[in-house]
Amino acid sequence: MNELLTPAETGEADRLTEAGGTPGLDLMARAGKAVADVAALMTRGPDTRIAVLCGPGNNGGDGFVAARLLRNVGFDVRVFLLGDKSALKGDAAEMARRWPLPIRAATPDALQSMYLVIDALFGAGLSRPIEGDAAELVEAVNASGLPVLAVDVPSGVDGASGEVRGVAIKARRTVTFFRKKPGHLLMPGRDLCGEVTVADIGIPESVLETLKPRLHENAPGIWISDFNWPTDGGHKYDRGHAVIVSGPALQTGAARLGARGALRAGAGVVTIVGNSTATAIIATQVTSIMVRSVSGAKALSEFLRDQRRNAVLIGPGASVGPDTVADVLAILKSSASVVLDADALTSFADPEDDGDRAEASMGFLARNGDRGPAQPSTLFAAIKGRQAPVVMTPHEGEFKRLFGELPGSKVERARTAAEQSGAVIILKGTDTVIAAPDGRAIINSNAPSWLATAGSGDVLAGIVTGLLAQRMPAFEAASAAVWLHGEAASAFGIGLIAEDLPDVLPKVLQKLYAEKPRGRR
Ligand SMILES: NC(=O)C1=CN([C@@H]2O[C@H](COP(=O)(O)OP(=O)(O)OC[C@H]3O[C@@H](n4cnc5c(N)ncnc54)[C@H](OP(=O)(O)O)[C@@H]3O)[C@@H](O)[C@H]2O)[C@@H](O)CC1
Ligand SMILES: Nc1ncnc2c1ncn2[C@@H]1O[C@H](COP(=O)(O)OP(=O)(O)O)[C@@H](O)[C@H]1O
Ligand SMILES: [K+]
Repeated sequence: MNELLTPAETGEADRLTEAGGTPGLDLMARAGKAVADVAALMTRGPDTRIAVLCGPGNNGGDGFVAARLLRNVGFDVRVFLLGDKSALKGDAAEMARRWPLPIRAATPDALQSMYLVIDALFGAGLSRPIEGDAAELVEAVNASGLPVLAVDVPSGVDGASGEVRGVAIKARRTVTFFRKKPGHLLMPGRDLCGEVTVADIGIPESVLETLKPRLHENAPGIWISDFNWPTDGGHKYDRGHAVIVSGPALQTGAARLGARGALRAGAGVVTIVGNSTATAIIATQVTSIMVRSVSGAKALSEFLRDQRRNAVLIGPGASVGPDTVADVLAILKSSASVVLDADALTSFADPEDDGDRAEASMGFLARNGDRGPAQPSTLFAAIKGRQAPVVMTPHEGEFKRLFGELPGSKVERARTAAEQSGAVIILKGTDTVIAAPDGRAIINSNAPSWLATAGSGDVLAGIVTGLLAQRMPAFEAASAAVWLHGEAASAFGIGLIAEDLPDVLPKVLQKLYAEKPRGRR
């Protein structure tokens, strides 16, 4: 149930279903029924006045069906059409014909003395920005403050990207059909949809075998079978040894957060490494986490020669500059799985881009004369030249510094970046996207807004490292980490600070453990 289909793929699902013998009119009838059922839940009783705003395509057709069904059970329903009734085609024209009362022009006046609005203006067929009269109507709906139920997607939201094309309706609830679309989960679409209901309208699951969707909404079902739980008679090294590279003395907090994330995620052993002043500070702060004074690319290479040290995180609090570049390149030469976060990414940024990296890079250029290895292509070549996986965890700023302005939706940008770099990409934010070089992608939807707090990204990078240490495959480890991180933040609730995240993780893991199929414990 976690597959996500673009509007084009949904259209294909529709065509395949019709080719299998189900008439389009039946699909529309069931879609309209699903809309009417949710609308009824949003009303205060049978005399509620409902405005159904219909557009010129099949989204409008769903609106006509919902209007008729709601009227049949006693609601006071008015139907308003954008455009001319004579211009309606196919199933939508048929459903309009079955509406027994007058159809008025959809103008802002339609909203007067209404209680609920059903938005059936544009759905999967939105093909350009909404302008002119239609835009005026959308703005009037939003200004009215009336509750809105959107059919398929709020009109103006691009179902593929979640972007607003011109203007868009802000809905309280949205009913969509068969499967969600990326636009229901990607911002700002996610915000504009309100609560999303997915209705079964008779499209068979078998269409997925033809469509082979490569995009999913994050959920344990996707990765739980790759999760490595402790086994009877196991050794701590069976659960891997995560190495967290600390930055200098005044930036050690980030490494500590990462290390606790890795340990709580189940790594058997976690060691923080850094220079002697940094590690002296860290040693006073940690107990079950080990600390070793290992500093510089050469020493890191030596340290990672022991293949039990099988997952490394570098970046949180690392500082931007040539030393971090050298450390990253040394780590990438090892056989360990690697997580690159924060400064480890910015250190390879394209200096043409704005922001911190440009400044840091100017200093570097002044000292070195040329950019040397500090450029995205060097990083990507080093990643592609190794066997073990790399996960990169940029937020939008870090992403842009490495990959520039890529075209397309957040999913498309993350996929392109994964392909270009050879790494699994966790493109963070409210709607974090995880993408693999082979094209698989996941949108995460369980992160509460209070997860946006200093240092929470460091904990996430640590959780990924902890799961990689346990030899979980990289795409699954990245997806599981993002989900666990969001779930831990939700379990803690408002008031969360990054330090709290690792300590709520056991609660989340215990629930997963209890729910997993018997015999796998
Ligand atoms: N697929 C399924 O499984 C099922 C789908 N169903 C339903 O069908 C919906 C998709 O229907 P759809 O393809 O007819 O597209 P829809 O969203 O009504 O819009 C197309 C119309 O809008 C117009 N138009 C577009 N953009 C515009 C703009 N900015 N400003 C002005 N006009 C604009 C466009 O004009 P054109 O581009 O052709 O000039 C065309 O006339 C889907 O969301 C779901 O609700 C269900 O019934 C059951 C099964
Ligand atoms: N509005 C939001 N809602 C939910 N999660 C968010 C939001 N904004 C950011 N996040 C998450 O919070 C974390 C912040 O990480 P990051 O940007 O690296 O910050 P820091 O460097 O302070 O740790 C990421 O996991 C990101 O996905
Ligand atoms: K709509």
